[in-house]
Amino acid sequence: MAGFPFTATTDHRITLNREQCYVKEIQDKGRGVFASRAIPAQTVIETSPVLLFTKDEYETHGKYTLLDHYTFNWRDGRMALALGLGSLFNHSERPNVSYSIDTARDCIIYTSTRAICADEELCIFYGHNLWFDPVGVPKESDSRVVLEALDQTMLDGWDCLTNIQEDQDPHSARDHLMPVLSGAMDDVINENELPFAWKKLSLDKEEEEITSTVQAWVVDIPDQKHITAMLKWLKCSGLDIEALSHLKRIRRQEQTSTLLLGSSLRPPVLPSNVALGTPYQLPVPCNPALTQTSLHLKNTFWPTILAPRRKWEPEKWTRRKLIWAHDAVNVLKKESHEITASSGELPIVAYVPKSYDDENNLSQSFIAHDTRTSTRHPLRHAALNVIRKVADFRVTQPTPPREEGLTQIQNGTQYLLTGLSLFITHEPCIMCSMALLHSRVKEVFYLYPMPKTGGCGGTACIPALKGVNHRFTIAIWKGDCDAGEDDIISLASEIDA
Ligand SMILES: C[S@@+](CC[C@H](N)C(=O)[O-])C[C@H]1O[C@@H](n2cnc3c(N)ncnc32)[C@H](O)[C@@H]1O
Repeated sequence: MAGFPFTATTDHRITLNREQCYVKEIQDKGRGVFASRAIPAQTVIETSPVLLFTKDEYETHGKYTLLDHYTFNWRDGRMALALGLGSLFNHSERPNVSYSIDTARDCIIYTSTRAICADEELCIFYGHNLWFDPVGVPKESDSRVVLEALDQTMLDGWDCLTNIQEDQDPHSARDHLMPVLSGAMDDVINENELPFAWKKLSLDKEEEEITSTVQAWVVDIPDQKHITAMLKWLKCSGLDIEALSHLKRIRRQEQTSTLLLGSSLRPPVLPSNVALGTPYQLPVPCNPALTQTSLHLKNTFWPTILAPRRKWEPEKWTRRKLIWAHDAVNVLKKESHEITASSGELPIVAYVPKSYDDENNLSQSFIAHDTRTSTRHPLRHAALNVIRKVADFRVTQPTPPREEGLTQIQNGTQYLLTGLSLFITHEPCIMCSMALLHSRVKEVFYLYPMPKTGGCGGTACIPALKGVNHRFTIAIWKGDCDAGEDDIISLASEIDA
């Protein structure tokens, strides 16, 4: 330890780092890290370099030593021992410090999650599998004790009030329920810490069957010089071309160029000021080619892209996105409880929040519940109701200005949920799963599996079926949320949600 930058003070505090935190012995916990002065929320408190152990070193030696109590999981499977203050933060169920791993600099960064008073202990959350009996889980009264001990020369009264309010902030309640929500917003969360499980669609070999086609609308462009204008038009036409993103837009055969228009039921309406043929339908491949051989064969239908199958990789989730999803689940549960309390409807609720990353996609969130009882209409399921709400809203919205001479957004595409996520209390039934597939929704999260009626893995898995022209991701939410008793919204297994 020679040369370690500690400065011993007369009261045995050891002061180091720029926030001047100190280390002090606490009964039943060993040493802990304390704030010397008030620290605002979201302050980097400490950056500790790490010593990294290979997985092997850790498995063979490290885990049988005291070091095991001090190591952190590194992202690539190695174990890290934080140097400096990093190894001395104790555990709390209500941490006031979060940490993020900086693999580029081989260090761990510790950040305050809320305003911290002088002399308050700084704690992180170790996880749920503790190897010791934790002491010192803060109670309501503890924050008052800390406040009384404040050095008033360093803090004005408002700072103290801020601290009290921070404790009542819904976000801190959220952090308390699910500690993974506390920390730096842009950290990518480990897959095993996510409060939901992805359902992997087991796509069968038919993926590669070259005869798997879907009918698509195409139009011949007699004059080459119109191709660029038509591609531009297609981009802002509102035609749902994304489902066919594995196909090239233009096919050239001898003198003729043909434009792919989409797979809508009705023929698309084309700009009137460009000399074009009449749209007609062609069978086009449902999926990209996985091999050179299938590429060759698929190209005989329509030029297709080659996309060799990669190992299924789930999307990376940042903490910011996780909080967005967590809030959506809470909205869902709250609504479901209210429905149960106030009406005779089934407690099934579907919610389409504003798009997480594309403000222009949907400017507000939509929620709908099941209304089959009140309407005496067996098809008024929550998922169908919410799709309809989105479509009704879009119809009333002014269409953004388009280039002169080009048509406005196509009628009949307002129901599309392309790029959006749907949260639903219960696994959607087969009918709703098909409607969701039709809507081109990006992902579906559900809370309760419906093994006897569900269409997202329960009794069938609609987006994994052979020949469908869209696939959406499915995730089953398993984390805790704070909207009350869950059993209120459970459903008899034979009901189709
Ligand atoms: C990373 S070290 C933290 C620093 C440690 N207190 C020390 O003096 O070296 C982890 C160890 O601290 C102790 N510890 C941490 N949080 C605790 C808590 N809430 N209650 C009791 N012991 C705790 C446990 O013995 C644990 O193995």
